[in-house]
Amino acid sequence: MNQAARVLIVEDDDTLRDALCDTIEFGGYRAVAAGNGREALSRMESESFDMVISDVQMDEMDGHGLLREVRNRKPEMPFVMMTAHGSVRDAVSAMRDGATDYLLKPFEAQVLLDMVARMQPTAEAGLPIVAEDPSSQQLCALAQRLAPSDATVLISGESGCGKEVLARFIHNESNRAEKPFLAINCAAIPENMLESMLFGYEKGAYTGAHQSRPGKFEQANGGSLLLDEISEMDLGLQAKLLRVLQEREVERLGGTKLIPLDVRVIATTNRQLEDEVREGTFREDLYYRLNVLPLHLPPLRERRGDILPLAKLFLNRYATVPGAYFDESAESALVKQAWRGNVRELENCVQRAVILARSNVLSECDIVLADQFEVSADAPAPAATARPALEGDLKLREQELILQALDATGGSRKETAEKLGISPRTLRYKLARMREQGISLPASA
Ligand SMILES: Nc1ncnc2c1ncn2[C@@H]1O[C@H](COP(=O)(O)OP(=O)(O)OP(=O)(O)O)[C@@H](O)[C@H]1O
Repeated sequence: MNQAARVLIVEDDDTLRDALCDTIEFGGYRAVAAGNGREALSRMESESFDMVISDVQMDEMDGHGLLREVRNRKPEMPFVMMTAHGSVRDAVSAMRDGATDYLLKPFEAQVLLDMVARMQPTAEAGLPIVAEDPSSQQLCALAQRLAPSDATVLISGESGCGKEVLARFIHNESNRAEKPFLAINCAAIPENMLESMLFGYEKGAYTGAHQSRPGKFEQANGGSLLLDEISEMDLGLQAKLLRVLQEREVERLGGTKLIPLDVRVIATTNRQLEDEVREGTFREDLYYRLNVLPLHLPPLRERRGDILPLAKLFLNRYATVPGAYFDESAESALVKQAWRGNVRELENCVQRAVILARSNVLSECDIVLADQFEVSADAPAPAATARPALEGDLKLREQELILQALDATGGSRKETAEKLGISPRTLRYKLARMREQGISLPASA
């Protein structure tokens, strides 16, 4: 998926704040927590977010105060106010002050995730695609040629190399451009939730389904649906997906009505699906159904002509001072890197360089890779943005343990989760994050 949307959660109740952040993270997004409006504003000064979800009543600065400040500083930022059930006045005044939407507490996890998904497209719709390397230009030309067709596209490529950007490009170049483009990350969402998110559900379909909801297929009707990291979908759900693709209609969970679909499906994978088919973890019939128009996106190190144009795009996006540019030493350092985490790693690196730089000229010493940044105790970074060394160490240790367990179980996700004493969905979530950082994982058994 494109870099997961970053959601700033502002809530003074510790337990609720943790639960909200967990839900957001399990939905495949990034959550950052703040305990009140003032803390939220200071986080917004040093980090970028795609939306804010805030409580109303908090000490220091309440939700209304925060909303006013956010509107002054970032008029376009999606802002959702969480108001207490029964206090419609708060919701109305929030909307009047420019909130994008509101959530009445208490709400189901799914309601929160739907809200985040709804807020997302405006934040990401206008992403430009950088394609300067001759191989990228050829790929874009090919993507443009196949965009008008309704056939399914399967985009393969390493994590973070821009598969979602390419998928959006295809959508934007198609006749469906004016219709919705929706994305769902099959790796980061728990299986039972993934099914209901894809196909929707009727009220009472399962405990907690208090109201009927359309699934992503229905929401994307007329447009395109991106199934990100399709190889992570379990076999049972693969069968259901195949049926929907073949029949071109969907039935909500607990429903009785078949809803006709006109959706262009684009799937992405960072694994070799042929291998997964051979190993029996991916259905052969679904593979052929998806692989009508295969596109392979090479890793960034194999299209070095894209590195500097991308770095400049990100510099424009993140620079806080006018006229920021890379000097020659920075440019040659950027081009030389291996970029195992591909474009996402490059983007993070430029974001860090902007923070580290002491002037508008960024030089080689500002180009610091993530691993150097986390372990270096005397990194000259402001405390608010540097990850504490302990947290970095723990994360590395956790990743080592996961890799060891995968090794010992021959790649079996189920056995690895059991061995580590965590749920398969937690493991899947952690693996998705590791993949995003460019860590290569053994194929699943
Ligand atoms: N050609 C490009 N032009 C502009 N931005 C790009 C390009 N390629 C990638 N990016 C940026 O790099 C980041 C990663 O891209 P994207 O999410 O599309 O990768 P991905 O291959 O789908 O990753 P994953 O496999 O982890 O889902 C995003 O922030 C995206 O905006």
